[in-house]
Amino acid sequence: MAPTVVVKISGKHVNPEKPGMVRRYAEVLRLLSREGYRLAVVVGGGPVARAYIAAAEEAGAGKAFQDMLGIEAARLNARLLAAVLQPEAYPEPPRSLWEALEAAATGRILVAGGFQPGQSTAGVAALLAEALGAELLVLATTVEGVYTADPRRSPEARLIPRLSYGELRRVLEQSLEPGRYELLDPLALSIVERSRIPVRVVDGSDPWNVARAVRGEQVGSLIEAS
Ligand SMILES: Nc1ncnc2c1ncn2[C@@H]1O[C@H](COP(=O)(O)OP(=O)(O)O)[C@@H](O)[C@H]1O
Ligand SMILES: O=c1ccn([C@@H]2O[C@H](COP(=O)(O)OP(=O)(O)O)[C@@H](O)[C@H]2O)c(=O)[nH]1
Repeated sequence: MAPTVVVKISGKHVNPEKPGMVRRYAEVLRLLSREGYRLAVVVGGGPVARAYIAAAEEAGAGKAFQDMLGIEAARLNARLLAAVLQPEAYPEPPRSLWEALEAAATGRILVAGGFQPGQSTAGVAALLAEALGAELLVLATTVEGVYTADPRRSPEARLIPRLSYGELRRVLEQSLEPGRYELLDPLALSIVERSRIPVRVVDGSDPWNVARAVRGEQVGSLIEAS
């Protein structure tokens, strides 16, 4: 059976402001698919999600609606990537695990955005990895890997090449605020831990880091059962 890998790409890297990055990610995913990897992709909401979330908050809409707007922004980014990744990609972003499994059954690359409030697209990616029996979850994010503290706030933070789920829980400030779920939201962390899914966190500003991670190379940080 071809190895299944779930790849979550930050919405900060795949969004309408960066058509060149969308194209580069499509090229890398197309190549990996041809190498025999069964891929499922999730795209985050990025700047557009945060613009809608901030506007909704400012105008008085509640947190559920702020999350739902972020979900739709992530789904639009997923549609953008799926459009460029034709014909390999399944054109319609699934709204649920059931729909995702139907899309995966076609043999095409599924590209999802958000699912439901109270989680982030990292949560979507973790749920997909568990349901699809993935051997690896890759998070292509905005930092090089997992650090001893938030590197944007702690200059002394150091990169941790390998860590357990428990160690990850200790270095993440987990938030449930729309637009501010950091790296792995609480659901994502619980799912990867209960099903012992290895997670590799890489710098998504270079799509080739995703290829390196999928191929099993040592890049970024690896989180696995200790
Ligand atoms: N221990 C940590 N190691 C790395 N990043 C961390 C850590 N704690 C918090 N962060 C923050 O998490 C951010 C990445 O999460 P997020 O913004 O959700 O990325 P994405 O756009 O990939 O979803 C980083 O920019 C960093 O500021
Ligand atoms: O299943 C989901 C996925 C996303 N979101 C909302 O959409 C925003 C954008 O998604 P995410 O933060 O994962 O995107 P990224 O960090 O990659 O830009 C999140 O912050 C949440 O507010 C949600 O509520 N449920």
